[in-house]
Amino acid sequence: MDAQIISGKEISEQIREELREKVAYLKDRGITPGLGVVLVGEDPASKIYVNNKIKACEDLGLKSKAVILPAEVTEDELLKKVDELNADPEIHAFLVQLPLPKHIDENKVINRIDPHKDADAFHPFNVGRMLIGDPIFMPATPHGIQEMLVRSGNDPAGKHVVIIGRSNIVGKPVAAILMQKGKGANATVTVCHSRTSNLQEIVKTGDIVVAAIGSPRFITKDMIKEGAVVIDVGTNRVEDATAKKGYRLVGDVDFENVKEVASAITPVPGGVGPMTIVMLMKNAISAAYKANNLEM
Ligand SMILES: Nc1nc(=O)c2c([nH]1)NC[C@@H]1CN(c3ccc(C(=O)N[C@@H](CCC(=O)O)C(=O)O)cc3)C=[N+]21
Ligand SMILES: [Mg+2]
Repeated sequence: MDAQIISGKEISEQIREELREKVAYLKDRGITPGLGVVLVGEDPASKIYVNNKIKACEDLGLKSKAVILPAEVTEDELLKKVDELNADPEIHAFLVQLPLPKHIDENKVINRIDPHKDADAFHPFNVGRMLIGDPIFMPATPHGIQEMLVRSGNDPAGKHVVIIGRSNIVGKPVAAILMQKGKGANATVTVCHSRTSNLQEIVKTGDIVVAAIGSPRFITKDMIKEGAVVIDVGTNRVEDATAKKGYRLVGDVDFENVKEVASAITPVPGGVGPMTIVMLMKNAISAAYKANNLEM
C-alpha cells in the first residue's frame, strides 16, 4: 500500500490560521509584528526562499523589511546592517539568509544578531537555550519537522529516529529537539553523516528517517524499513528540460519508490519547505509578543 503523504502545505496552512489570531491580538493593541530579511547576492534559490518569506508576512499582516545587498558587500557593511536591524524598534525579529559569500564569516554575522531578535535561532545563545530545553526561539526547519510529525499522527515518542546530515541548521538541532524530554519528542536519536560506516544498515533501523544530506534521491527504497516515516528536508534543483523553469525541485529521498515501503512520507515541494516558512512567522510573532511583555 502507498504511504500517507504528509502535506507540509496543508499543515502549514492550519498553523497560519492559528497565527492569524495571534496577529489580531497584537493589532488590537496597536502592535504590528515586523520581520527583517537580509539577502546578500543573487543566488536564485535564496531569492525564492526570501520571496516566500516576504509573501508569508504579507498574508499574515506582518510588516516585512527586505535588505538586499550586493554579493561584494564587505563584512563590515553587513555587520552595520545587522546593528541597524538590532536597533530598529519596528523589526521584532530578522534573519540573514545563508549561505553568505565566502569572504564573509557567517559565525561572526550570526553572533552579531541580538539573540532576542534571532528569527532563525542560529545564535549560540539560542542554540544553547534550545539544547537545554528552555528555548526563546526554536529553529524553523527542525521545529517544522516536529510539528509535521505530531500533527500527522506520527508522534516520535519512543521511536528510533535516524537523521542523515549533521549541519547546524538541520541535523544537529533536529536531534536535540526530538531527543528532548517532553511533548512531541522523547525519541531515541541516531545521527549519520558522510563519515558513517554502514550508513545503509543504520538507516534501515529507523522508525522515523530524516533526510538532510543535500544530495538528490540519496535515500532509496532498499534503505528504508517497511512502515517507516520518512521526512525529506532536501531541496535540490535538478535540470529538467521538460519543466517550465528548466529545473525541477527534488528531495534527498527517492520519493516514487520509497513511498511503496514507508507508512508516511513528506513530498518535495510542499513538505518541509512551507513548514519552515510558517515556523519562521511564528518566531517573528512571538518576538513581538515578548518585546511587549505579552504572553503568546
Ligand atoms: N538564515 C537562513 N534561514 C533559513 O531558514 C534558510 C536559509 N538561511 N538558507 C536556506 C534554507 C532553505 N530554506 C527554505 C525555505 C523555504 C523553502 C520553500 O518554500 N520551499 C518550497 C518550494 C520553493 C521552490 O519553489 O523552490 C517547497 O518546498 O514547497 C525551502 C527552503 C530556508 N533556509
Ligand atoms: Mg550535512
